[in-house]
Amino acid sequence: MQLPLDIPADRPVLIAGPTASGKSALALQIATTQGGTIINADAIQVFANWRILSARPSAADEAAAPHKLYGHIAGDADYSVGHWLREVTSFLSAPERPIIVGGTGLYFTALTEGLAEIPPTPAEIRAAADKMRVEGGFETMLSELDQDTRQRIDPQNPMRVQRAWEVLRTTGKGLAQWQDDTPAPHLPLTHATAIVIDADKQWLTQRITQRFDQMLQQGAIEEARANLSDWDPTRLSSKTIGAAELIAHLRGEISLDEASDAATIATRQFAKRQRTWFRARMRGWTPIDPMSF
Ligand SMILES: Nc1ncnc2c1ncn2[C@@H]1O[C@H](COP(=O)(O)OP(=O)(O)OP(=O)(O)O)[C@@H](O)[C@H]1O
Repeated sequence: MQLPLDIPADRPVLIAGPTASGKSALALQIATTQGGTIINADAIQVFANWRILSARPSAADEAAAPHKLYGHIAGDADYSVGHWLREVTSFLSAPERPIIVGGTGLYFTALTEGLAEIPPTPAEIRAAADKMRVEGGFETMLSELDQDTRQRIDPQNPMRVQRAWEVLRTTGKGLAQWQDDTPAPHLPLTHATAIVIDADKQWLTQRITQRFDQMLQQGAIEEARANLSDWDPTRLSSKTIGAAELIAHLRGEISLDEASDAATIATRQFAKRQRTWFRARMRGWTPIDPMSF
């Protein structure tokens, strides 16, 4: 198999792509032909308890090249982009070249653009903002923003205005200031080979459908059964697509066909959100057709 583009062997490689697009296979191909450590950039593949449903690398893959940050977080633990960023930086200075691969766009932008660690909006501020936006308080929100932020955001976009208002209310500091205070990125894009897999929509849809069947064949139902007794839908690991569906099936609430259809539809919607993010936020990345490798 040929590598789809000229990849310098001494620079970090970043591979982003929508679910089921073949990014893990590309990472493995690069690692086995050129060397390097494969590092996970997927928010769900960090968790220990959903190996099959989150399509973590197989034992054979792990034997073929070193893999890091996969399945090392307990299923009931929290995990965040800040946590990932701290973990991933230790590999940036390692002698083995890192090949960072995954579908969580936010992780990549945090790595290559820096991360402003803005505290989350408390529920009461979110509720107040929602109410204002719906009840015509949009102009009020806009007028309450600091001048720098007002000049930097799109004043026609209600979601942007609301977000900026929430940040100001929550932290007492404007969004523009948060952006200005963002620390320098750990890995600027110019220091890496950055690839985003740009898959044909129909091709991807077909792969998504086939893959859920494969997961069932690999034992996804048994995996769900192992998670059944302490299932907690509010945990981050429970957001693994297909988990809630298979748990509902095991509880006798829906048939396996219904679970499978729901999980496949949710995965297609997830792929769409990923592509939207990649298109909007990863402009300097090299797009690659998955048919080329
Ligand atoms: N952030 C997430 N939220 C919910 N589910 C996720 C998330 N990330 C991954 N998953 C689930 O985990 C599974 C695997 O993700 P993904 O397809 O990106 O992994 P991969 O096999 O490494 O990728 P590829 O097929 O491109 O090599 C998908 O079925 C998806 O539903």
